[in-house]
Amino acid sequence: LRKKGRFWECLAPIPQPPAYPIIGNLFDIMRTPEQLFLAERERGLKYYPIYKLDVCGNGGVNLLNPEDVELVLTDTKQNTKSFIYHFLHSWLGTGLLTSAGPKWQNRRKILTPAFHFNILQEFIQIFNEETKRLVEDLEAECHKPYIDVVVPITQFTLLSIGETAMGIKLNASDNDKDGYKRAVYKIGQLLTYRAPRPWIYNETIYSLTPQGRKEQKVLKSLHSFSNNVIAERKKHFSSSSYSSRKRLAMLDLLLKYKSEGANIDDEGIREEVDTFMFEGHDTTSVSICYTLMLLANHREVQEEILKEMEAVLDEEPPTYAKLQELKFMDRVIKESLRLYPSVPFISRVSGSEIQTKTGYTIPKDCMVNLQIYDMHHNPNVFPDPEKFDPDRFLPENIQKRHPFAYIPFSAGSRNCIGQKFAMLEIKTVLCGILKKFILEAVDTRKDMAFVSDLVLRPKGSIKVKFVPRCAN
Ligand code: HEM
Repeated sequence: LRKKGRFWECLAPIPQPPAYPIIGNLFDIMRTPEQLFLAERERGLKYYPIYKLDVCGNGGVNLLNPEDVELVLTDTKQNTKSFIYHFLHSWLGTGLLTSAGPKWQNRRKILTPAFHFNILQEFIQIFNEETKRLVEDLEAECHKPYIDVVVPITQFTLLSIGETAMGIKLNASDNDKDGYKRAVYKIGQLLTYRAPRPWIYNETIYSLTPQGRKEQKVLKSLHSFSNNVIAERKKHFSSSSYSSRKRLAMLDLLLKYKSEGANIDDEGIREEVDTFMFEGHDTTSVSICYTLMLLANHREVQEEILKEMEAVLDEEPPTYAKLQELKFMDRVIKESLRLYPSVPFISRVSGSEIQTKTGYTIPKDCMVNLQIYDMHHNPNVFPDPEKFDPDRFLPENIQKRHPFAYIPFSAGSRNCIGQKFAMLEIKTVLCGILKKFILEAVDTRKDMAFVSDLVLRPKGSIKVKFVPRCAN
């Protein structure tokens, strides 16, 4: 009965992996996170440019080609996130990442000035200080055969988002950073457990399962962290002290808006602190880790970056202007985000029917997944896709590609608000690390396995050997 009507009529011609009656493709998604990641890649290759999955009568479409992805990302009717993001609501509420309609518009308007050029310029000093601290930690550990970079880099990105956007020195506070990092990791695992199991979508049923009960505990730890961040910043906040400053970082800006009676309350502030703490540290952390692993495996690229750094930088830590001049490093980071996009897919619900360029009709109210990872590995767009080749991002090569073929930060009005922040942070930390160390390969690219998670998480550690430059 469910499969009658316009919705399934539209979906019928769209290719689909073989399915069972009633449960449809359930077994295709009920896999371990590692198998799920690989199975998605296989489907991406086999069914390019589009395929659907039907899980117990819930249809969802996957888009893989830039023309169709552009249709979705540039149409404001397709701006609402799909039900997958509902699993994040108990943690992030409906903050900027998960909200829709007027609430999202209002929040985006409020928060955009917090990432203005002038503010970002001020953040460079903080990135440099945190880089110095990170390099000291790496120096203390570099006698070892390798360092699992995930640990110190996640610490670096967490401290950086804390001090920039939130205005809190997490290192000097009592807030349990390690507990927070563990909780983010745990909630990712719980969400990826729940997503392929439709029988625990219902909140009441889920709350009775062992995973649901575990999630309650994890949420307590996550929310206590963000509440502490807000409480600490509030101690320094007085509305009069901010009125003289033209531009404020994220949390101060929200506190100021609230004190002026704008459309945001304590709950709203917590939603955004949770959203930005998470989005602002986990995405950049995995990206930096993969970049370090790539550089360790490509010594020639490492040396070329170093040459560029020597030509552009002086003895002082890099400034905003100097970071803009590091064009080769920019291409390296872009290529790293092509191979390992921190956010491997995003998902929307169609607000109207979509006529794809490939000749299909996606019905209204249908989940539409945009498979960023597969788009970035499309051999027709990126020949020899597994090759690490920063020159793919030379201006003349970019020009040859469809503008939506490469979208690590998404695109359109719901693109990543922290894109520039992320690029500056990654560049700053690379400058600090490469100035002090030669990176040697321990894990190779073939050793990398990924798990389906909130971000493109490595299955295990990412091991790199750090050799002090002065020792050579
Ligand atoms: C390498 C680093 C990063 C990558 C690859 C990345 C990628 C993305 C992507 C693909 C989206 C779209 C999500 C969707 O449509 O569901 C997004 C949205 C978002 N990102 Fe990032 N991000 C990064 C860093 C950051 C940072 C540093 C921050 C904060 C400081 C941030 C904050 C956000 C927020 C709040 C959104 C939601 C925007 C909206 O819907 O209006 N991201 N990001």
